[in-house]
Formats: sequence, C-alpha cells, structure tokens
Amino acid sequence: MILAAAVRVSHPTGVLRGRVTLPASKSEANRALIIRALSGKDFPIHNLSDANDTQLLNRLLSAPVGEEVSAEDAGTVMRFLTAYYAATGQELTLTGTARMCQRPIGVLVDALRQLGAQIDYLGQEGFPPLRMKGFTPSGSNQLTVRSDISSQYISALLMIGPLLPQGLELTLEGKISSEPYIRMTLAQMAYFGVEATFEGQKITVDKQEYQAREYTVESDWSAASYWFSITALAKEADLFLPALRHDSLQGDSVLPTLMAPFGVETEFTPEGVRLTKQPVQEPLERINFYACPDLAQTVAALAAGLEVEVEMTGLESLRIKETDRIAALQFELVKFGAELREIAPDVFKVFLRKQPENLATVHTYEDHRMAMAFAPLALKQPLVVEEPKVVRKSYPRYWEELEKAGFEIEKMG
Ligand SMILES: O=C(O)C1=C[C@@H](OP(=O)(O)O)[C@@H](O)[C@H](O)C1
Ligand SMILES: C=C(OP(=O)(O)O)C(=O)O
Repeated sequence: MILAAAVRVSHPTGVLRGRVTLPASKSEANRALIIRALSGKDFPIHNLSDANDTQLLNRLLSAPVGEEVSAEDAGTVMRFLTAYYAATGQELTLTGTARMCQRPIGVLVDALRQLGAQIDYLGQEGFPPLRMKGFTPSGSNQLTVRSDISSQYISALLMIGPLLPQGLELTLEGKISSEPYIRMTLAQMAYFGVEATFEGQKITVDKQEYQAREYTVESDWSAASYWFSITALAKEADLFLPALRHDSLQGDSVLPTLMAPFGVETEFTPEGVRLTKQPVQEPLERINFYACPDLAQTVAALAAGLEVEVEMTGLESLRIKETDRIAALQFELVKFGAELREIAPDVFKVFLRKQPENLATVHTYEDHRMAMAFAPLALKQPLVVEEPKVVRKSYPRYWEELEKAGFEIEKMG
C-alpha cells in the first residue's frame, strides 16, 4: 500500500505485455458474507479480496461488535448492515465517514421501519448515523420501494427477505437503477438455496432457509476496467486478466462490448480474458451507464486520453457515491484538455477543448475510482495522483500492479 501524499506516474515505453492480478469482486464478496451471517451456518468463501470494503465487512461479521459500528466509506457495508442489524434485532449505532453521512439511506430505513425495525436518525433525517433499536415484526411484508436512487437498498432488503416471518414482496417504484446488482443479489441467494421471482417491477421472496455451500468469488470487473483503458491508451498491449468469466454475475462484465469501439479486443479463455489493442472506431455512440455506473469515470477519462468525444447518460447516481463524481470529473478532465458538459437533462458529453496540462495533478476526492480511472492517462504523458491510498477501498494493489506492467510510480511527499 502506498501511503505517500501523491505519486508521479509515467510509462516510458507505452508497450504492455503480461499478466495482471485483479482483486476479487467486492460486490459478490459482500453479498456472500451477509448471506453466510444470515444463514447462521459456516461455509468457506474463497477468493475474498484484500479490498477494505470486503475486509471491513468480514471483520464486523466475524466477531462481536461494540456499541458503535463504522461502515467507513463502504456503501454496501452501510446499506447491507442496516438491514442485517435490523433483521437480527441488534441494538447499536451504525455510522461511517463524513461522506457516508451525506449518502442517503432514507428509502431503506423507511422500508425496514414498515417491516418492524425501530431505527432513529442521530443526525440529519434520511442519512447516517443510525441508531438501531430492535425489531418487532409488523405483520406487513408488502412494500413499495423507490428503485431509482440506489440498488443497494433493494439488495439489502432482499437478502433479509427469507428470514422474515412472511417473506417479502417488493414493488419497485420508478426506474430501476443499477439493476444488474439486484440480479446479482438474487443469483447469489439462489446459489445458497433461496428462490425468488422478479417479474416486471415486483420481486417476491418466500420465507426460506439459506443453505451452506462453498463459494468462490469472481475477479472484479470494475477493477478490470482500468486495464481495458490501459490497453486502449497503450502503443501496444497484450494483457491477460485471470479469473474473469463470460457468465459473470457482475453487470460490469459488459466491458468487452463497451470497450470494443475504444479499440480493445477481448478474448475469453477458460482461465480469464486476453486484451489486445486495435484501432479506435469512430464515431462513438452515446453510452448509457444506468446499469454500470462504476464504469463512467473510466470511460470519461479514457475519452479524454484518446481524444474522442463521447456522450454519456444514466449518470444520476454518480452524485451520491464516494464523492459527487460528476463534479469531480468536471474538475479533473479540464486538466487533460477535455470538458464534461450536460447538453440535455442527464445527457453529458466529453468535449475536447485544449492541450492537456504538463504534469497534471489529479485530485482524488476520497474516491478510489478517480485515482484508478485517471492513472492510465500516464501512458500519454506523466501525471501526478494525489492521495494514492484511496485505492484501498477496492483494489489495494493497484499501484504495484501498474509497476509490474511497466509504469513508473514515484512517491512524492
Ligand atoms: O450492490 C453493489 O454491490 C453496488 C451497487 C452499485 O451502487 P448503486 O446501486 O448505489 O448504484 C455500485 O455503484 C456499487 O459500487 C456496488
Ligand atoms: C459506488 C461504489 O461503492 P459503494 O457505493 O459500495 O461505496 C464504488 O465502488 O464505486
């Protein structure tokens, strides 16, 4: 882990060959951890990553916790534990970083209250910290829940569904944001023996028991996105990313299709994927990130690096993630000669404006994806990334892996 105040990143040759180590998916891991805890059974979960979001949840679920629990900056930990502590009737305070206390949780708290959870807000209404005060089943199992803010509320509710006295019937209200993450939740529940139906806007889970089964977490496709970007920006590239599957549960496995126009060819093998560089196809179509919001920063930075203009939509949820990612992109892209501008409601376009700055310094806003999405631009010219340790949230070995691939990472400050 690099603890320096900043790193100077460059890649003198621009030629990349070799094998990359990816972290395991934090989304899959955190669902498996919650399901294991809810099952009351013990079973091995293989390939848990060293990502802080996963390590933190594992620690919190593996030993008794005190009066106050911090989910730090991990959205899944905050949302999944709120439902978990509610359903298991635990009395404690659940909080997180200052940013976490600005990320909304009202939709989930309202739903849990309707099911019988007693939860108080200790700060601002609708936001952490929360005081969890126990659970008395209300007898009602039919809920209508807004689905256009964060899918994590829905996933959190679904996982406790089979433990509720009458199961759970959720009607999703509005557009379904980040839907592949809901499908991932249902697929993992099914793997552990819990059936549910998802028809139209309605998801039904009867009362059932989770079964103990060994689980192996797939590599993380969101983390893979930075290597797709690196391939596209390299002079030459032939990279192997192990343990990614064609039949992935992760929505971000749309990357091979999404990145083909940017000049990345993906070949699936039984062991993983091979990425090779091809010419960029122009013009690029408008890309919708509603189902894969975590890829938006990768693509915006890549467009600036490749000097192609691209339209992006489906970015609503970016404003409530680790930082306001739209604002963060707007500030940082300028340093690379590009501008992200809203050209119609929720339609943004990366415009090319001017020459990139020499040795641009990327501010990371306590957001791992800002650091990881911009670092590949060092293939064009050296740059500086502030607070490189932010990557610990999902990909602690990111800088070491870049070094292995021929990037020079020089610690500063
Ligand atoms: O359920 C999950 O594992 C996640 C869902 C998504 O969040 P939203 O549903 O809030 O968009 C995604 O951005 C996040 O990184 C992980
Ligand atoms: C949005 C993210 O995570 P979370 O919401 O779980 O904090 C992310 O990893 O990009």
